[in-house]
Amino acid sequence: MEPIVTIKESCRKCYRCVRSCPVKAIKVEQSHTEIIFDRCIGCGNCLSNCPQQAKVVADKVTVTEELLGAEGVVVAVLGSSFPTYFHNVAPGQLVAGLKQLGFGEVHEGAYGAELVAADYALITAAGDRPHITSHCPAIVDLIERHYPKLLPSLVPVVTPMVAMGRFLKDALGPRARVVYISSCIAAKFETQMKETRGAIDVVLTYKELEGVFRSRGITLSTLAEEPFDGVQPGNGRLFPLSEGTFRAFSIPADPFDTEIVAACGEVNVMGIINDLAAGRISPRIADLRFCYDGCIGGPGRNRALTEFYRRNLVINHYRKSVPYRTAPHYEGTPETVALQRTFASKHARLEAPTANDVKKILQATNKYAIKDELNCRACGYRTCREYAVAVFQGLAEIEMCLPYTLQQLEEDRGRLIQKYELARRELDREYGDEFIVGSDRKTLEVLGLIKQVGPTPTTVLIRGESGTGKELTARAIHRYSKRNDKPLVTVNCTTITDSLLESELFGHKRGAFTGAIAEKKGLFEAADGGTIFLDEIGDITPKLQAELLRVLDMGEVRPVGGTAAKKVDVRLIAATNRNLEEGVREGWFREDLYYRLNVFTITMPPLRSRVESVPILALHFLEKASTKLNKKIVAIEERAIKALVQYPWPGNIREMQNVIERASVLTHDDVIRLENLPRAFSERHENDSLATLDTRSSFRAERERHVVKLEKKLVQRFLTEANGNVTQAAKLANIPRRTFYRLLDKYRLKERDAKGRHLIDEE
Ligand SMILES: Nc1ncnc2c1ncn2[C@@H]1O[C@H](COP(=O)(O)OP(=O)(O)OP(=O)(O)O)[C@@H](O)[C@H]1O
Repeated sequence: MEPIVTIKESCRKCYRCVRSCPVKAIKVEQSHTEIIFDRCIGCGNCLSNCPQQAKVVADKVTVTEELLGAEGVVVAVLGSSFPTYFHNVAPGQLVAGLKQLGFGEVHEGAYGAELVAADYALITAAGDRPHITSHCPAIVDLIERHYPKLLPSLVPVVTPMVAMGRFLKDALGPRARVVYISSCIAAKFETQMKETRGAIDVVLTYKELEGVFRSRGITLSTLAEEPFDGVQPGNGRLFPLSEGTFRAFSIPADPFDTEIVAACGEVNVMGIINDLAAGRISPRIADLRFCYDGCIGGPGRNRALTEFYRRNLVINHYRKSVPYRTAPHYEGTPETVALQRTFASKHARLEAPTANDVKKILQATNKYAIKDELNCRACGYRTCREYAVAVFQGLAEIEMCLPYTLQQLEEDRGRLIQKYELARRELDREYGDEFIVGSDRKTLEVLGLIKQVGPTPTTVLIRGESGTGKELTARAIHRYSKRNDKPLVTVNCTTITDSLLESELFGHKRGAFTGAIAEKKGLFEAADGGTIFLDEIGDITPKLQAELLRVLDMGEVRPVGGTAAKKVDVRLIAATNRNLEEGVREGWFREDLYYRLNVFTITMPPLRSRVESVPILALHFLEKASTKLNKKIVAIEERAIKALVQYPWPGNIREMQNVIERASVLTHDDVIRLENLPRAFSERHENDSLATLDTRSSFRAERERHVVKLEKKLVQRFLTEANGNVTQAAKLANIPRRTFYRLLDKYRLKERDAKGRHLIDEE
């Protein structure tokens, strides 16, 4: 099993792992990101940087527990940075804890640095240069997988960890098991390498060990100290510090010596590796560690402590002498340990794209010119070109480009709104009968103008408040025109962005702007021979106003990004509810376009100024709603009609259409009643009833008038509900049948009348 696993369900594709990976070893899949282990150097960046903790170390605790439960000795080796993690307890208490877990011996890994020291000193003193240290497994992986050219420069000696493993197995026999505990993730990868396999059986992180103590209920601080086993290290304890190599390996190093280069941390290391690969530098020794701060900064470090503090903890431990119990077989110089190591190229080369491949991918994400390459790094790659290469190599996907995806979303949104608008209008038309209803003088005047201007080619400007019927009028003009066998194209100028509107109207050439992948015809061309209706024309930008003026003057359109103009024969009808004269005065509407549009103006009167038509319009919409809802509604109660007439209709006819449809949904019988209208209507009606009180008449007389009116209505209501059956109606009213007959007589109501509509309409 690979040392790092991805929990697919937790990955949210934030691309942080992609951004943090120094060698592009992360592949973006449909639902998650995946590590490409052939390219991975085990630096652990993806682990430390994943906000969802979707990348985690593979479980090695279970196998450790199994080893501890089996026969034979299991040795724990504490990496040389252990004082920086378990800093709250004495080293001897940590040893005691490990022994309680079942480890037979506990050693300090720092001794491994001393084991390899002599070979390092010897080899790096030799003439061949440069010598690149191989004590950091991430550096070894980096060179083997990505810079094979530098393989001959790697010092052919194993890491201190592997040296320690081999030393222990030499001393205790091959059946002994060695568990190495450190903050290093690359070490986990190292144990699986062919060249080093067998030396160490399991690598645990300090955190994993901490978890084992917790699960076993072991509190280190309460334990009595126990001595370490093996050999007490000296300078090896300084190995985990940056530049600690020189002290640990006894290599003299002067900070001003240009023959020696030492670097820790991804950025510094990558810079030096690139310099070495390019042959720009050739020092005698390049001492490199991939983690910042050296081995005390490994991915599994104690993040609560600063580097300075961690460094001091290591130095304090180096200065102190801790209890040791050294068995005789560890005494003397271990000469037999095999410390040589070979390296092999594991270079996993990915197919390189051609310049044309890169260009195509860049264009697919709207990058046509250098200026379009933002290099914003949102995708995780340093440059748009690097990202394009990754797309080609199957590591990245197109949607990872954030500016492109946002633009796509915005455009899709605009298109959807436009489509929705068109569909809504289609629906209106489906359930509407295109006829302009109204018997008032103003509506009749509008009808007259439509009939006059319809058959001419004249541009028409329709003005009026929202919902007064501007679009309906435009459609009527087209119907009366000689072009009525050709299309009427409707465009709402406010639903899409200005740039998109320009290309929608006039079309565009391929590559005219970012996103113009193919040539597209505009709506003016689509309306050729017919009519174009530009709704909300008062909202278009001055640039578009100028272009529109050109179309009106020259009768030709010029696609965005194109130079050649195309002749079109389109009649323009425009509509607005904005004050264009004010626009001209204030400068937001071109005067020349204003005059060009204002040739023939039809002003739609607001509904409140044509109240005579309210009842007929209400009945018209009632019929439409009945058909749409498949309900048989035959009338509107008089009280409701009165309320409709008195209402000021700020949303004009569209509002009325909605009010009637809503009431049709609410009513339970075949009549729309005042109660079915929105509250504002019934409140207005009540106020008006009070207003009709005759204050000059006596209280008694006025009360009698209203009581009589109400009584009659109630009798009518019960009779209707009982379908004209008096016995039933009396039961509903909870009064004797005889009394009900008396009331029928009083109000001159007849049994049979109860079934007729006029009974309800009667006041
Ligand atoms: N006189 C009328 N007779 C019948 N239906 C009408 C009349 N006037 C408007 N309508 C209906 O009212 C609704 C709104 O009309 P329309 O869309 O034409 O108004 P508009 O002024 O263009 O609105 P907006 O300014 O909000 O775009 C439509 O369903 C239309 O069919």
